[in-house]
Amino acid sequence: MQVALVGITGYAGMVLYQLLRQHPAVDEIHLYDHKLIQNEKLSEMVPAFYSDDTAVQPYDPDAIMADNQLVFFATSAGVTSKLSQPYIKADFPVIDLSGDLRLNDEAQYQRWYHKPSAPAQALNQAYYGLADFHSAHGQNYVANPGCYATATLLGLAPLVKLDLIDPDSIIVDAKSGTSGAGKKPAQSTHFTQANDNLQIYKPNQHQHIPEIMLELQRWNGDVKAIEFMTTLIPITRGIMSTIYAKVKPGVDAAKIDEAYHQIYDDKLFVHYSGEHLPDIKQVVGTNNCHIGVVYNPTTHTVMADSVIDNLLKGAAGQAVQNFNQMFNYQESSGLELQTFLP
Ligand SMILES: NC(=O)C1=CN([C@@H]2O[C@H](COP(=O)(O)OP(=O)(O)OC[C@H]3O[C@@H](n4cnc5c(N)ncnc54)[C@H](OP(=O)(O)O)[C@@H]3O)[C@@H](O)[C@H]2O)C=CC1
Ligand SMILES: CC(=O)N[C@@H](CCC(=O)OP(=O)(O)O)C(=O)O
Repeated sequence: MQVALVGITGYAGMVLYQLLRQHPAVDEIHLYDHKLIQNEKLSEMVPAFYSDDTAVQPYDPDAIMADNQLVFFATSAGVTSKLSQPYIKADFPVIDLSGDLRLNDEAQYQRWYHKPSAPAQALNQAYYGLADFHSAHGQNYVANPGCYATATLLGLAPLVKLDLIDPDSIIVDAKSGTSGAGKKPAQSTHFTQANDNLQIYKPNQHQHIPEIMLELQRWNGDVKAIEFMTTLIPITRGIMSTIYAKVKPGVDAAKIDEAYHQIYDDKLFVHYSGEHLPDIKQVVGTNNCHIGVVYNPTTHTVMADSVIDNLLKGAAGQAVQNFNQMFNYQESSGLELQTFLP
């Protein structure tokens, strides 16, 4: 299997390349970069790959489709909205890590991403690949979910799918490390500003709200809106999504526990730990999502704590899960990873 990767100079692209290099079904990885006019060595473009002289080639969709069986885009928002067309036209397999084709409406994309959208026909052809819940097998254009969206949806799924909570009561307090913001420095990610600090950002305006809503509504049409807040925390990798909701009458701790077991006991990458509340470090370096849940009978409130590594489960790891599903490879291929310790 030959695969193409666009975006090797970015955080998600680098991590994806590391995973693909270890994937048993991947024979060759061809790298493409939009700034090049001739080939350059990877070792010269990305110092972390100092001993890898793989050629990075200028971006060329015809060459990509001729020399590969699939292309991964680990590119900034606003890129695949412009570049997706030839692949969609040719039914050529794509896994897109950006948010450009996750929504199904042009106006929604423009509202939340503040950029021109991909054409409606492209949005409609794309498939939202929340890999632990549905298989990308048979799909050609997979829109890989956002990092916050993944942690939040996995945390909420049993409560929403099994109709255990008041659908108007969902509040999400999500926290992310700075690598979630990509490699381009910003005022909020400047060391002096991010270190020893917590910063709430994009209040009620985060671009993952609409993709979370789309999936929640596929699961349970009664969910009309959520409260969703994001905070930048001074760590490099990891997301914790802390979710609160009021339970429906008759729902208690035992029913909630049963629901999480029912949904997750057979899932390889999602680990439900009951009332043991996971921390971010236990998933960093892996493609796992760990979820702990506590119920407060005094306030009838359930709290779910869902943690992932934003660059793995929230990006490159889930992209490999989708890749494995598309080509019927083993679920764990390329994803046998170990937590960074200590
Ligand atoms: N970081 C994370 O935790 C997550 C990121 N994502 C999404 O994945 C994508 C990549 O994220 P991340 O790696 O963090 O971002 P980075 O900013 O670190 O990297 C972006 C990559 O896109 C490339 N790029 C920029 N413009 C173009 C263009 N016009 N044509 C081709 N390539 C281009 C950049 O190249 P150059 O070297 O020229 O800048 C770089 O390689 C984004 O859409 C992001 O939203 C999704 C989930 C989690
Ligand atoms: C810490 C931080 O800034 N995180 C980013 C998440 C980026 C991401 O995953 O966004 P896409 O939807 O474009 O893929 C953010 O909140 O915008």
